Amino acid sequence: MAIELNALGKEYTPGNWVLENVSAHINSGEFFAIVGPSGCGKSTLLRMIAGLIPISAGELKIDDQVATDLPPKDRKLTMVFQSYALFPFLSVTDNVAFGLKARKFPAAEIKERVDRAIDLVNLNEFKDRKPRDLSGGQRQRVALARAIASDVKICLMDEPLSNLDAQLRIKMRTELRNLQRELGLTVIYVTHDQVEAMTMADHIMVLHNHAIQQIGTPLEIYNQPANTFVASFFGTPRMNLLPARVDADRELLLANALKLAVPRDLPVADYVVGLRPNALQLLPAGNPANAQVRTVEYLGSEILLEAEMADGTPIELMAAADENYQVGDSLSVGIAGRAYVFDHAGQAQFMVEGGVRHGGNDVDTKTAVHA
Ligand SMILES: Nc1ncnc2c1ncn2[C@@H]1O[C@H](COP(=O)(O)OP(=O)(O)OP(=O)(O)O)[C@@H](O)[C@H]1O
Repeated sequence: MAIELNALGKEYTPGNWVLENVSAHINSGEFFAIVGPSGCGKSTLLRMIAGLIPISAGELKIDDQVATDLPPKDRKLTMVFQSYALFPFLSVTDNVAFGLKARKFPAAEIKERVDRAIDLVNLNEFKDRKPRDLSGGQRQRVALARAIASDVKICLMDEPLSNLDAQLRIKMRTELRNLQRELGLTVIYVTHDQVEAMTMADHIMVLHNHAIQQIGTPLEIYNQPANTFVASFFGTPRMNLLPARVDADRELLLANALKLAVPRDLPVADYVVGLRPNALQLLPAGNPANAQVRTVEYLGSEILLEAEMADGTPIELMAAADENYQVGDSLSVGIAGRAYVFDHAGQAQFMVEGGVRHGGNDVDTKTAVHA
C-alpha cells in the first residue's frame, strides 16, 4: 500500500498557501515521519491524506489509485490521534470493536480481530476496563489496537505519544515500531520531536516555511542536511552556525577567529559554517583565547559550555566532566571535526573534514525516496 503525494498544496483561505508543492513517494510497509516546528503544516498534510480536509492543489494516490477527492471511508486507512479519541463509556474490547461493528462485520470475525489486536498490544488483562481506569500508555495502546483490528494497512498518526511521560514515550516508540514491522503497516507519523523521528522512521520529511526542506533517511538528514534549518533542527545540542567569509589567504574565516582550509576555487562571498558541538575542541592553555564562557551546564558525563566568540557569535561545545569552568573564563577553541559549509542563503554547499572536501551542491535532497 504505497502512497504518492504529487505537488500537494493547501490554502485554507484563498491565496494563503499553508503548504505548497509537497511531493513524496511513501513505500508500502515503511515508517515515514513528517517533522517540523509548530505551525509548519504537519497536521494539515496528514488531514489531507486522510480526507478530513480538501486538497487544494496536486494529486494524492493510494495504492496506485487516484484518491484526491475520495471520501475518507474509501481511502483504506486508519488514524490515531494524540487525544486517543476513545469512547469513555465503552470497555476496551468494545472500543476496539466499534469500527468493525459499525461496518457490519460478522460477529465471529469481529471477535477474532479484536482478540488478536488486544493481544498484540498486551492489553489482555484490561479487556473489560473503561478508558478512565487505564494509564495514558494503556489508552494509547487501545487506540492502536483499534487501528490494528481494522485490518487496514495504512495508519496515519498525529503526535500519538505526546501525552505520555518521557519514560513511557521511549518504551512506546519501540513497541510501536516493532508492531508496525510485524504487521507490515505503512505508517505516516507526524511529530515535532526530532528525536522521535530519528529513532523511529525509515524516511523523514522535514517541513518548514510551507514547503519540504528535505526528505531522507535519519542518517542522511543528520549527516547531509540540505540547509541550515535542517542542520540546526536535528541534533542535541544544536549545530553551531558561524558567519564566515573568504579571507586574503583564500581560506574561510569563521566568526572572525577560526580558520578553515577550503577548496581553492571557492567563490569570494559570505558563507555560514555549521559545526556540531563535538566538532569544536578546547585547545590547551597557551593558545590564543578566542571565546568566553557564558553558561556552564553539567550533563553528567560531560559539560555543555555556552560561550561567545570575540565577534559576539554564540557557540556551544562539550568539555570533560572533571574540568572546572566558570562563567567569564577565556577559552581557546579550535575545529576538530566535520564542518558544513552553507551559502549565505543557508543552502548546503559541501563539507570539509580533516582538510578533505566531501559532497557538493549537486545532490538533489528533495527527490522522491525509494527503499
Ligand atoms: N482550519 C484552519 N483555517 C485556517 N488556517 C488554519 C486552519 N488549520 C490550520 N491552519 C493554519 O495552517 C498552518 C498549519 O497548521 P497545522 O496545524 O497543520 O500545523 P502543525 O505543523 O500541525 O502545527 P502543530 O505542531 O502546532 O500542531 C498554521 O499556520 C495554522 O494556523
